[in-house]
Amino acid sequence: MYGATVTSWKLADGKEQLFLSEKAILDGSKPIRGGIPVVFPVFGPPPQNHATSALPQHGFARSSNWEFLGKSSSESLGKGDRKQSNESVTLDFGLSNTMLSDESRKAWPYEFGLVYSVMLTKDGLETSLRVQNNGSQNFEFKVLLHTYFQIDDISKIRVKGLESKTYVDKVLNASIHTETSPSLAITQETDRVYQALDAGVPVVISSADDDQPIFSITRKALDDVVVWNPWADKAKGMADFAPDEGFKNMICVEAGSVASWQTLEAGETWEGGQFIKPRL
Ligand SMILES: O=P(O)(O)OC[C@H]1O[C@H](O)[C@H](O)[C@@H](O)[C@@H]1O
Repeated sequence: MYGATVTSWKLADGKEQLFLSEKAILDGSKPIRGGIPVVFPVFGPPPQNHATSALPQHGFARSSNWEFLGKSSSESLGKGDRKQSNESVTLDFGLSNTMLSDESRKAWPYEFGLVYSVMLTKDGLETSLRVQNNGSQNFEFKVLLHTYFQIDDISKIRVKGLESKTYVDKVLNASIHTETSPSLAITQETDRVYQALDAGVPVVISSADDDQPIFSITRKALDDVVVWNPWADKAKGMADFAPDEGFKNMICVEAGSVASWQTLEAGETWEGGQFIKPRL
């Protein structure tokens, strides 16, 4: 329930797909280093003079206690007489303003409801978030699914689907660039916010060996993608990151809406999510 963070996703062969730090703190005293933390309602350090200014980095969703709303499964119809067993299973989690710590509620005094749905299908994993404004005031938010993918070797992957997109390079003083590579290699500390990606075009983590997708990430209403790898020094500097060399086995490709604020009017609902198709 803590942060509604998915910490493990295994394929039928038992292979783990998500990176979870060996020193991830799971007792609720710190956001979980790994898996899929939910970033809401602010991304990164909050700006000054904004409704989110008093919140911690990445907001409160990843460090609040959510509630389990229930499980549902669906079976496919019409595949002859043979009934397919559980094509997908969905777990729903909820968080609302009344469940926040006093501190978070004071820092962000809006009436809201979040429903986070985690759906496991035979083809992949979908995680999606519904944000409801239950109050009488509009509010602004950013949202991001901070997915830590587990990979065998950072030197053997490429990130595709970002060519020609504008990005903010947080390693280079938030300077603005245009991606020229159709196939991005990660060879150093990387922290980039790619903006305004094309809807329906997946971002792909592919194998440099055979050029085949390892993970394919499709987004709904999440137009920005953050690519993050702390590399050696930063990884060593994070108390909850282990092993030190673990940065070679992870890449964060984070689908979000973070380049600008989403305004949610009183009574309105917003929904967005990602579907991750692994190499099967
Ligand atoms: O250490 P955290 O608060 O979990 O943040 C981890 C990382 O999240 C995102 O990827 C940001 O772009 C990075 O700047 C940040 O370092």
